[in-house]
Amino acid sequence: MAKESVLTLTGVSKSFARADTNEVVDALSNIDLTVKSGEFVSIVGPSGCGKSTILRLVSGLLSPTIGTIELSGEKISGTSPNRGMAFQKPTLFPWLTVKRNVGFSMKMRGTYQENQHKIDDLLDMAGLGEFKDSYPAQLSGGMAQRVSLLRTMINEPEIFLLDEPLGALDAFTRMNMQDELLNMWQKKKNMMLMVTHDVEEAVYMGTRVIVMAPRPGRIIKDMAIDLPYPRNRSSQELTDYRNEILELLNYGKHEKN
Ligand SMILES: Nc1ncnc2c1ncn2[C@@H]1O[C@H](COP(=O)(O)OP(=O)(O)OP(=O)(O)O)[C@@H](O)[C@H]1O
Repeated sequence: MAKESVLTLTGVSKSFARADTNEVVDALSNIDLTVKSGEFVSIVGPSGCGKSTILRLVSGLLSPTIGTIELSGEKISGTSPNRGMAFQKPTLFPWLTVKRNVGFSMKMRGTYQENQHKIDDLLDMAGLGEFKDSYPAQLSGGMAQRVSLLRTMINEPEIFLLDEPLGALDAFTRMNMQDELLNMWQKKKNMMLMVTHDVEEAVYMGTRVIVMAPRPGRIIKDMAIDLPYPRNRSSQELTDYRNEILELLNYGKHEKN
């Protein structure tokens, strides 16, 4: 079980200077957000509203221009295996087997041998046990993405940052992966922050959905999805939440024009 922790973003703004025009882009403006372990927070919003920037700030890859980001009272500075990030495209080492890819961080720390069982268990849980000695080129796209997610999961991060992790998968694999991620989260009770373009996925998975608007990137709604798990994908309640969010996103468009 992941340790109890609280993530707080207080008055966070992030600006970038565009290299080509020197123009300043206000990617995020005055973001206040508190997330506790055990919460699954989905982040939705139009392209360019700063969703990935939030994840990169929490991962420590970026630091805020204004404001503070703390994990259980300690300022985040720099990356940590406690804050694991997974991306849309699988990032695997082609010359390592599936098992060695998943155990890569342990190899680096010199703890691979003692953790072999743990890696095998995780691979079995994700239906990849038979493929542990295969190489990435021998896997389907969905399998490679699962291996990539396991590589982050194995570290049992306090915060799991997911940037469109299922975006490139076919619909069927995507639904299976959604359920696998939910299983993992329910066992570990860690903190999940997931960016997605798919509003249905956001409400199906999240305990909360953060809805954002662009220019400058900001939070327009923090919506609790008050439904028990396992959820029914076709329930009226989920559809109602989805429609409410789609309306908010549409409202954002009118506001800009
Ligand atoms: N390193 C950077 N340099 C300059 N501008 C950047 C940089 N990173 C992000 N931006 C700008 O900040 C804004 C927010 O980008 P971000 O990638 O966070 O948006 P997003 O909501 O994740 O978009 P998408 O859904 O298209 O992935 C965009 O206008 C983007 O062009």
